[in-house]
Amino acid sequence: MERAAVIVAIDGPSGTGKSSTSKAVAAQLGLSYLDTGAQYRAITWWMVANGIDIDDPAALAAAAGKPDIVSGTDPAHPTITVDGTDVAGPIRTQEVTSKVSAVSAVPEVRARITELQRSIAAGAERGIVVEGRDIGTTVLPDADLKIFLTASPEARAARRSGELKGADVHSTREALLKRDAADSSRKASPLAKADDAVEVDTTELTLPQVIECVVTLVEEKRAGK
Ligand SMILES: Nc1ncnc2c1ncn2[C@@H]1O[C@H](COP(=O)(O)OP(=O)(O)O)[C@@H](O)[C@H]1O
Ligand SMILES: Nc1ccn([C@@H]2O[C@H](COP(=O)(O)OP(=O)(O)O)[C@@H](O)[C@H]2O)c(=O)n1
Repeated sequence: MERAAVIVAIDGPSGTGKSSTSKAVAAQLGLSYLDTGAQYRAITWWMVANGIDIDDPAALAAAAGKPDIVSGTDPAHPTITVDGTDVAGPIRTQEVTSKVSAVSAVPEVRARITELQRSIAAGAERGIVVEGRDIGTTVLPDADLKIFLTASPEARAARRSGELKGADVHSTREALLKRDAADSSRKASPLAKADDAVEVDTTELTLPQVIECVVTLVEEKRAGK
C-alpha cells in the first residue's frame, strides 16, 4: 500500500542543526526537503542586487513580489535560483546574513514566501521535511510532526565558526545572538516553538544522534497514522 505523504516541520535558532538534520532525515526516508532560510536569503540577495534600501520596509514590501524564487527539493542536491540564476553561493555571504533579518521581518515578504512554501509542501507527493523558524507555528500548522531544535549559544557559535573558516568564535556568537533576537522579536511570524512541537536539545548530541532521534519520531508518527 502507498504510504500517505508525511509533513515534518523543523524549526529552531541558527546553528542548532536544522539543515543538516532535515537533509539527512529527508534522504533517509525518501522525502523532499525545503530550506526556507535559503528562500529568505534569496529574496534578500535580490533586494541588495537591485539597490533596494534594506532599512526601508515600504520599499522592501513594494518589491517583494518581483523576484522569481525557485527551490529544488531533492535532499541530495538542494538548489535555489532567482530569476533563473543559481544563487546558492551568493546567499551565504556575510552581507546577506547580516541583512536577512530586516528583510524577513516585512509582512509582505513573509506572505509571498509563505505562499511559495505551502505550494511546494502541497506538491510533495511522498512528503517533505521543511526547516525554518515559523514552519510549525504559521506555515504548516497541521504538520504531522513538529520538531524544535535548540543548543547552547556556545555550541552553536562553535559549529558556525567551524564552517566559516577563520571566523572567531566570539564575533560569530555575537552575530548569531543578534540575528536570533531580531528573528524572535519581530511582529510577523517570529521564531517560536509551536505548543505541539517536540523540543530536542542538541548541545550534547552528535549529528547522527539527532538524525536518528528525528527519524524514529517520524516512523512512530507513521506507524500511528
Ligand atoms: N549535533 C551536532 N553536533 C555537532 N555539530 C553539528 C550538530 N548538528 C549540526 N552540526 C554542524 O553545525 C553546523 C551548523 O548546522 P546546520 O545544520 O547548518 O544548522 P542550522 O540549519 O540550524 O543553522 C554544520 O557545520 C553542522 O555540520
Ligand atoms: N522560516 C524562516 C526561515 C528563515 N527566516 C529568516 O532567514 C534567516 C536565514 O535563515 P537560515 O535558516 O538560512 O539561517 P541559518 O540558521 O542557516 O544561519 C533567518 O535568520 C531569518 O531571519 C525566517 O524568517 N523564517
